Amino acid sequence: MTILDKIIAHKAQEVAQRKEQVSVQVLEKSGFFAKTNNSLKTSLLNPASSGIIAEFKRKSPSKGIINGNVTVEEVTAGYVKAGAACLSVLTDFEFFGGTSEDFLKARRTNPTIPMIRKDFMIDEYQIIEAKSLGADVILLIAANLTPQRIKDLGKLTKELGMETLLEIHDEEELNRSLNQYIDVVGVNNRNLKNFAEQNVNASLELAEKIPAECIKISESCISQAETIKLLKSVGYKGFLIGETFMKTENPAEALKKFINEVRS
Ligand SMILES: O=P(O)(O)OC[C@@H](O)[C@@H](O)c1c[nH]c2ccccc12
Repeated sequence: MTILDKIIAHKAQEVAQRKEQVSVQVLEKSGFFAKTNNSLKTSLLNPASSGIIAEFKRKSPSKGIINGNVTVEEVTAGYVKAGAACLSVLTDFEFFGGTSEDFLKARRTNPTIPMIRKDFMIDEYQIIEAKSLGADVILLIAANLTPQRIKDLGKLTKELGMETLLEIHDEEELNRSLNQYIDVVGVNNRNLKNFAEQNVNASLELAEKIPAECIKISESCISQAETIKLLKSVGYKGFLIGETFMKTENPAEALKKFINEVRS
């Protein structure tokens, strides 16, 4: 059993439980349902954008605790102030230490920046739940979804006025998973089945295989400003970074320095 299998098995149980606790009707009454969305696509296409999607991540299966001393409000507000193009907030508790409450706090603190609900989506219920939390972007991970499920979940995402970020790790996942509902393609440099990689080779290898009309971003294992320059040179518009900032005492300050280095 891979780590991803374990995560998905746990997620299925968790979603079944939550469905019993909170009905879709209650989710649809959330004040965020009627709100307009902030577009990740628009943000990344702005030439003045840093392209950096800054993640709030307390822990991970591969690293354990990354940071247990900061609040989601201070970090995300600081990320926005430092120039993040988008925020990513984990809501998986079991493996990443995130909660829906974290997402809500980040949303209330930062109403006008695009926000990705970062979780393992397997069920329509979670998409509706994400909308009720004020999410703008849904992550769909090709490694754990069939092409048909990616289509179904992508279609609902669009119907609810949000955008879809499709995460792939190799060419096979890319070829079977693209469809008309995908707004942004993300190459995860880290293989979720074993959490092994520490480099951005996957992004470099897939750059030219992703159709030119797709907006592409590179995810995970980015720690150097030089790497951003390299990824930009092969066409990446966005860069999803968590640990590099989160492992410092002041993640927002670390992002600010990083953006300065990329621009220098
Ligand atoms: O902390 P990093 O190496 O900068 O990675 C951030 C982000 O890409 C990573 O957290 C991630 C990418 N895809 C995911 C899917 C689920 C959970 C987490 C992730």
